[in-house]
Amino acid sequence: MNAAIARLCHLAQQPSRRIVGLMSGTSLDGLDVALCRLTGHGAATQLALEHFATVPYTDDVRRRIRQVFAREQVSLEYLTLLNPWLGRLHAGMVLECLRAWQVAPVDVDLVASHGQTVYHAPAHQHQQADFAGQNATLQLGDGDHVAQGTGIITVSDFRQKHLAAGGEGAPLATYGDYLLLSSPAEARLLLNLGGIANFTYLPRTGADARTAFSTDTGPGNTLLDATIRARRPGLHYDADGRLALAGRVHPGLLGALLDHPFFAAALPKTTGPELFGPAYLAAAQAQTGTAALGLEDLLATLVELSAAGVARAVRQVFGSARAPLPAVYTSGGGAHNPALLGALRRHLPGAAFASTAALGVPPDAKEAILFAVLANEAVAGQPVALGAGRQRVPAVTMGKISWPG
Ligand SMILES: Nc1ncnc2c1ncn2[C@@H]1O[C@H](COP(=O)(O)OP(=O)(O)OP(=O)(O)O)[C@@H](O)[C@H]1O
Ligand SMILES: CC(=O)N[C@H]1[C@@H]2OC[C@@H](O2)[C@@H](O)[C@@H]1O[C@H](C)C(=O)O
Repeated sequence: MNAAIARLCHLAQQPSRRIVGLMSGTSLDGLDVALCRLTGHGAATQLALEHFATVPYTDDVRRRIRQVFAREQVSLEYLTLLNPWLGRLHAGMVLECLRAWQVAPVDVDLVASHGQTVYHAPAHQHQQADFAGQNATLQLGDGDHVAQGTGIITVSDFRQKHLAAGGEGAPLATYGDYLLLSSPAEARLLLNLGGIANFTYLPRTGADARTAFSTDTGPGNTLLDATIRARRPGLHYDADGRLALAGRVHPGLLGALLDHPFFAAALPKTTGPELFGPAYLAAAQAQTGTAALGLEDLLATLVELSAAGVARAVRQVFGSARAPLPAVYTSGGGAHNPALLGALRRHLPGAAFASTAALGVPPDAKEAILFAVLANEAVAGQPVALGAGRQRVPAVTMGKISWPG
């Protein structure tokens, strides 16, 4: 038997596994690296987060990814070269973190590598008649290069199985959120405010727990960041929402932005900066004669858009503005933005907001942890049926396995 397969069988039978979860999201701020000890699997999974760091991307890394990121037309040669390059880059970043934490790579069982999403193409979003009705998504940073570069067995490319089984390839948070954060005491909304905003609805553990599902809600920070980058070269985001807080929402522009079929579409649904990018914003500004709107007012309007997108999706689940809401736990970079949190509180009055830190999961580490959980399930678990039979929440374990040597 191949020694790596024997090692995998051994790992699968252990009471716990030490897994490095990796996530690099649409904001391109860096690689999130979470060293997790995961005990058990399935509903019995217990997390101990040993270390977490975000290794920032340099301007050069960001520039290279942006050559292809969310672009309909790119150099195929460039894309081909970027794939192994990102795998090696991520491997180097893992080794850098392990060195800083004084952890030997041989003492890590698995790397769970999400890779870098460069294009997300759910059927509702792409315009390719040849592939009408087909969902697709592409992550770069091939797992063989991560495994070879770190010397650690690597589980990667999680989204393709989800697609193959009828999903949109996202959100995958459903599975890890359900396994780690369901509670018998309360229903929960886990709201992640990344480049794209999404939430997982977790009913109380019990009879209806399997109705848990996740959905994207629209832009989180992506349009805010793109606007800052365009208008204030050198800045990556509106730190602490200072500029947005100094502006006033433009109702006409907000209305035009919200007048997109994505916001009324049935849940669950996914999206990305391919849709919510500069062209979408420019079209709404042209339509409403707001191309010259000041930066502060534009940012205030975009913050309102993100919050309204979240609120509309929440209302699709819970009904009218007066219906009681479950406790809301926030994560992702947008959870550090007081302008966005303030807008969300206004849009969801009566909801109790807290950070996922209150549940023992640091908000910036959550997504990297979730991929460690998915790798743990790929090796030691079984498919879990969630979503109450929703077509886009397939019951599958996910990830492809690469071994060094
Ligand atoms: N102090 C802060 N003030 C305002 N915004 C902030 C702050 N800190 C982080 N952010 C926002 O959070 C973003 C990074 O968020 P995060 O790392 O969650 O995104 P991501 O994981 O790349 O996105 P996705 O979840 O869509 O893949 C930044 O680009 C910025 O917009
Ligand atoms: C295709 C893709 O990479 N989607 C990301 C992105 O970032 C947030 C949102 O859009 C979500 O759908 C997803 O990531 C999380 C981790 C998920 O799959 O649950």
